Amino acid sequence: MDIIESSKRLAAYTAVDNHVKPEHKVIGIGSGSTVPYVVERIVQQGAEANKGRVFIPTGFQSKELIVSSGLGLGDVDQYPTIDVTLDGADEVDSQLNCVKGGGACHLREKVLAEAARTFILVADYRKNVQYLGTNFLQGVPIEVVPFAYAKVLQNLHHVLGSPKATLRMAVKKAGPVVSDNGNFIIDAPFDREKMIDPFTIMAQIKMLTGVVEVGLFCRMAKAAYFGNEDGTVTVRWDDGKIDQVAAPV
Ligand SMILES: O=C[C@H](O)[C@H](O)[C@H](O)COP(=O)(O)O
Repeated sequence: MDIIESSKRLAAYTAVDNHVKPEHKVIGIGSGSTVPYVVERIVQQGAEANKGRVFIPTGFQSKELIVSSGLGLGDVDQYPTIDVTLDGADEVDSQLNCVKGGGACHLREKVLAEAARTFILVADYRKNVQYLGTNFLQGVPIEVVPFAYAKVLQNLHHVLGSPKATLRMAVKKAGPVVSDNGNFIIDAPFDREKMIDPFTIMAQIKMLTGVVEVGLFCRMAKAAYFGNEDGTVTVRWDDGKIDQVAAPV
């Protein structure tokens, strides 16, 4: 396993060990390449621990993951209160604001983050930054209703200061990426000045009619777990505390 994969696994295993407890019965499962390690660790808790638990997915990928792991599946309309949601991130800043939506799942992800009593991020060391937009340069993912995409792009280019905002195009399919909700995705890069204050730019984007959700999650997480190259895990908490912990056994 390469160093990035093992860092993702370290972060995921440590976060599950600390936040998925026997009393937690409704658990949100995010999307991306780090989350499979979350599910792997939850499965390792054993059949008895997982009996009676319900897992809520943030999209097609996590739904398949839950089902193929033999875990109980539910949805957020049945369970609007979730004990704990664990999810990946494209980048997390020093205030625990993060960019999400690299996989176009951020609408459902934000609903599950908001529904959760505790929202936990898991990522490898590359995502641990002081300011958003440091390593993840493709921009802020924005889900838009299809008929409004050109208008929203125009707003982003000329009003909100993202001249390079583009419609995300599919690979191995002609045309745009279509989200699990049937919408399009715009990626809008902003300069450092704007990304220093992600809440303001998030609110401005959200106000554009046609925008369904913005992939900026501002101060929603209780903690972010980053697996490091040296086998340790850095945990950043919402109160500013930072722990450096050894890898789980
Ligand atoms: O839409 C996708 C999600 O926000 C993912 O959680 C995010 O892109 C991070 O994914 P990964 O764990 O693959 O870096």
